[in-house]
Amino acid sequence: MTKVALTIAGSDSGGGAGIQADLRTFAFHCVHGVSALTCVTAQNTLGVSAVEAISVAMVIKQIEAILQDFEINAVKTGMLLNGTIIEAVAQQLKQRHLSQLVVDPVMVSRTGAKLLNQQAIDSLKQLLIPQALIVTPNRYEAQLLSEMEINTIEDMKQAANKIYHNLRAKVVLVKGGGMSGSLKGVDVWFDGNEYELLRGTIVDTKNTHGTGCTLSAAIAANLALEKDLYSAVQAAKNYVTTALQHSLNLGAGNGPVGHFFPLLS
Ligand SMILES: Nc1ncnc2c1ncn2[C@@H]1O[C@H](COP(=O)(O)OP(=O)(O)O)[C@@H](O)[C@H]1O
Ligand SMILES: Cc1ncc(COP(=O)(O)O)c(N)n1
Repeated sequence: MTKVALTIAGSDSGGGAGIQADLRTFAFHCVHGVSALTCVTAQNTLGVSAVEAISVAMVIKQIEAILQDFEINAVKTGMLLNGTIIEAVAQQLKQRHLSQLVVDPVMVSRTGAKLLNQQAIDSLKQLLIPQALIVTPNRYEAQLLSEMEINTIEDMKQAANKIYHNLRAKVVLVKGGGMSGSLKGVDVWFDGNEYELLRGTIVDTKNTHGTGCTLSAAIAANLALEKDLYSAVQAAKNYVTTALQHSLNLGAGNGPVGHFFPLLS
């Protein structure tokens, strides 16, 4: 039986991140992707020039339409933009007991654009992250969520521990794409008992647009395919590393990671 994964996220007109990356990732895992769009960004490889929210009523309608008709095997959230959308999404997910939930706490793009209003961070912390099976902050987001600076692996572990205890996500994965030197690409997993370091090959490329979206979508796809959480994260990490190795040199800025590798060999 074909598995179905839901992404609740924003549109990236440049096609590298957001809902476009999520649906592409689901497709390359042979998982049918359904989507609830939260906002539209005017964006390319150089940055975000405009953002417009979808109305909360329409976000809810999309989720309702999907849940009325499909059995959903896993969900990921990406760019949610504001507190009102987060509240509505959190309420929908709670009501429907959608527990295979990956929360990518998207707050800022790699090019530095703010993707979440300041006041929405509290709603994310209080309403959404506690429902997550796994939350996947990057360095910057982990700093905001843990209220500490992150420069070393020890800092990543401490931040993961703080986020786990303060925000009650079941597993925290602090991603290392924003770290420097040999720490780039090392992700820290904390499940309340064990820390695990997930080390990928460091890929020397500027074309990293969409790494975080791709990782969280690949975790959701692998959960939909009935992998256990740790195996899903390992498989997703391998997928992102390969996508970085096949990243696309498009546009004048940070090009997108490449998903076509299964078709290229
Ligand atoms: N240059 C790189 N080489 C190898 N892995 C990377 C590189 N950049 C990012 N990653 C990996 O991509 C995934 C997404 O992380 P990150 O880039 O930190 O997220 P975000 O896009 O949310 O900022 C993580 O598994 C991270 O380790
Ligand atoms: C619509 C949308 N969602 C998420 C991101 C973050 O992606 P990245 O961290 O790779 O810039 C983005 N730039 N745009």
